[in-house]
Amino acid sequence: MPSATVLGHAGFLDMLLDAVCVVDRSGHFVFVSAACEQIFGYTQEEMIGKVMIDMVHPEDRERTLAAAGRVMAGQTHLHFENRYLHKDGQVVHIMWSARWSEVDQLRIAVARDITESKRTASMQAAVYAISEAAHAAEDVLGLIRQVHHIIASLLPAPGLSVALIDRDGTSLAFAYNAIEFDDAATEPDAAALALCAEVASTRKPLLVTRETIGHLPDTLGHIAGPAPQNWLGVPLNAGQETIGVLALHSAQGSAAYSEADRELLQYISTQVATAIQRKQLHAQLHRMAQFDELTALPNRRLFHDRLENALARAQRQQHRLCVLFLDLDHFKQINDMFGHAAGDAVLREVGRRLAHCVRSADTVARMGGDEFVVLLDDFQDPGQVPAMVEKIRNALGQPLDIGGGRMLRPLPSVGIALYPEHGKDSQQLLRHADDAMYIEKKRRQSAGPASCQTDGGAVTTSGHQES
Ligand SMILES: Nc1nc2c(ncn2[C@@H]2O[C@H](COP(=O)(O)OP(=O)(O)OP(=O)(O)O)[C@@H](O)[C@H]2O)c(=O)[nH]1
Repeated sequence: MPSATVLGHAGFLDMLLDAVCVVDRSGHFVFVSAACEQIFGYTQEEMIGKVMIDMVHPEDRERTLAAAGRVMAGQTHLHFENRYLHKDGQVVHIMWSARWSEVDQLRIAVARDITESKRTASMQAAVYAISEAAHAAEDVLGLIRQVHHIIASLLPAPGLSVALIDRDGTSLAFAYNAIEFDDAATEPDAAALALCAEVASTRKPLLVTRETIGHLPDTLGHIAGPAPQNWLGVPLNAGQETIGVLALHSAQGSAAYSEADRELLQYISTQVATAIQRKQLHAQLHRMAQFDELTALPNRRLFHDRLENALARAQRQQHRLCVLFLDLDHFKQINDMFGHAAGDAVLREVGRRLAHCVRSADTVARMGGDEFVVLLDDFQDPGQVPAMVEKIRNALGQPLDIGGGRMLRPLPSVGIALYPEHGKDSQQLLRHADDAMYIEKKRRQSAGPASCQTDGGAVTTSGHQES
């Protein structure tokens, strides 16, 4: 039995907020003060007789035993930190000061619960790590992968989903859905979809545990399949805007998420939302700098980059390139007669048809207005060019529905420039193709008849027929 000198002041000890624990040589608790119940969740009676190491977080057991060995060898151990598992399964961070009583053959220790300060420190570290990740990650997916690891350092998070709301705010698409780390491509099941949709529409966190599952909102009555029992979803709020949902899920049987976890995740999620929004904005600016908004084709700038690269390759490998410069005939009349929206529809469809005429290695770009260019890469036989131009004319000249039952047949004037015959650099090639297009346009216009026709109807103005 422990001596009175050790345990004689148990009444005072029970007043302490830190817990006093006494463990015998075999590692069994022989005395604990009242504060233990607050810290570990077990009453004094429940705890006495338990083996101390069984209550330690499995990952910390080895170094805890090593520290206990040092204490029993006579070293005083101050500020040793490890994690315990609370009776409810939550992790508790403890800071210990311990010494060994040779006379009593007992180890006496004072335990301070530092979970809260640990949590604050980890939250700050996580916020810093997220802002670092926002800089370092290549794209949104890369960022979310890093966020998954950061969150898992705070909470049990083997599974993580991020669903983002599209730009017009109508639908939710999963950008990431991992059951395990680095497994972002798992298809979300019906329950995950419904739970995320609920969080997105209410903009409120949702905690699903064995206890709360029976009280899910009515809107989730239709959840198909078994609902997860360890699920925690929070809205991704960036300022006033909700851009999506972040959800954690851990395996059945693991400790359920708590209200404290919800608060933590909600705090972290605002940092994540801002980081994702910044990445999305960056990607959008990058896209806008390279692609034409109306047709989604490469713009003039990206075309120049591709042409420069293709020229460098062609020079090295001694192969040919072909640049086609296209300008729609009488396009202005389409705007004037049918409205700007119809003109836009024609430009979009012309871009789509052009892209269908070429191989994936080739480039179709919109230079602006009704001007398009085509870069045919790795081109050997100049004799094939007329056939290619014919193919483009045929594709573009197919009837195009501009609404209201009206059909148009857009026709282009096309100028051709070959590398190396018509120029050695991009400027020379483009100028040659542009000049050739201009000559072709003049020829077609002086030849007279409609060059941009409507389908099968009366000619209403020069170059257009309306059905
Ligand atoms: N709908 C629409 N029209 C545009 C857009 N960008 C430029 N345009 C119009 O496209 C027309 C281009 O006119 P031009 O190529 O000069 O004239 P055109 O009628 O095609 O004449 P030719 O080329 O000589 O046959 C102009 O009226 C512009 O206002 C656009 O994004 N959408």
